[in-house]
Amino acid sequence: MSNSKQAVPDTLPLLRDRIDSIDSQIQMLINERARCAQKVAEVKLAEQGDESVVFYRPEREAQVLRRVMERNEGPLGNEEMAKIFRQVMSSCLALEKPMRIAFLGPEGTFTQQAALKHFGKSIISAPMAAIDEVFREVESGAANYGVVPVENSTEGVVNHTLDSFRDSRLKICGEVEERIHHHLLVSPNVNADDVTHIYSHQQSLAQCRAWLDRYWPHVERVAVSSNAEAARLAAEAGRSGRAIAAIAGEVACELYGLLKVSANIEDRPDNTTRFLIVGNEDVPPSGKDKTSLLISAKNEPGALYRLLEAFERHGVDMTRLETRPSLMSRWGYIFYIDFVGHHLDEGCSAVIEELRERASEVKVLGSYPVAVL
Ligand SMILES: O=C(O)C(=O)C[C@]1(C(=O)O)C=C[C@@H](O)C=C1
Repeated sequence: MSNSKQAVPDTLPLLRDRIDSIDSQIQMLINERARCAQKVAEVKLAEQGDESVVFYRPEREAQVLRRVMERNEGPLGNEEMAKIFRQVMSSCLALEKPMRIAFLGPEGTFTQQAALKHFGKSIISAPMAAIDEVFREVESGAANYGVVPVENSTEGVVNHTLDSFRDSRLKICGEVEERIHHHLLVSPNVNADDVTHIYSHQQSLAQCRAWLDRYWPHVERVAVSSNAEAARLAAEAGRSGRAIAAIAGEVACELYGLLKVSANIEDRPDNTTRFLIVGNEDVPPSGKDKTSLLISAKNEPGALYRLLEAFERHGVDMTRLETRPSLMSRWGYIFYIDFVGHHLDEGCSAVIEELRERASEVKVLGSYPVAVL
């Protein structure tokens, strides 16, 4: 096969012939790649042994996706191209070993959407009822990795997730950012003009309030336990001829076979949620990483200043600081700090060493690749 770009034919039959021939080459190459991944699995098993073998390599995946974006010449956009390779790698990893991914459920939540964005579609989905269940599922080995929300640009941090790290030995091995888009959905059996109720999670109803006031002022809004549940109820109502709409995301729309009456109806289009991937292993440097720390500080004047000063002196860029009350001592605090770099990088390890001298506890929650997609 040559690398040079051939002239594009200009009749429909010839264009389709060309597409058929390109498709068969792509297919052959994808299978060649998949055979390499199978061989990678054999090598890993021979080197690491049955018990401790790690198939999923977040640092390698991030490097592959970054390279795809760097060398992309279009006309497909970088992100579009990376999404295609995201799925190719997901299929290859599933050949090595299918990954069971626990996430905050039920099926169809934005957390599931984040899991699919991060791992691709070739995973075994394990929806959990609560964030601590996700942690437990991964700690026990029943799931390979877990996905939990950690902060939202309008709602702030998810305390439950931060608190779960106190007693867990799990490591953060990735992050995903997801623009939260809400859609108004109905069952295909329902005429949108007949809708009498709109179901969604309370937060989503709030995030679409201005849009609802403007376009659906007289329809009753009903808060339910999750968007995914709203979508399930809308699908169920449609089967019995009741006209109920749901506000939910893309995954719930697909999962329950609903139709979009209106897309992207959120009042603030920049509404974003950040999710963390948790697992049992440390991730080696990928070349563009972030680190999260948990620090218990002594309750004395200037304690926080002395911690932060170390970052400044070593030129390490802190990107986030959250404070939670310590459960152990009254008026003691736990700080969650994110910074740019891997804990094995020189400057970063120097900071961590100094923090250990100044704080009662420093726990490296994980170093992980900065989100690519
Ligand atoms: O390079 C590896 O270690 C692989 O297993 C191959 C591969 C890939 O398809 O490129 C698959 C899964 C890993 O998560 C990373 C990369």
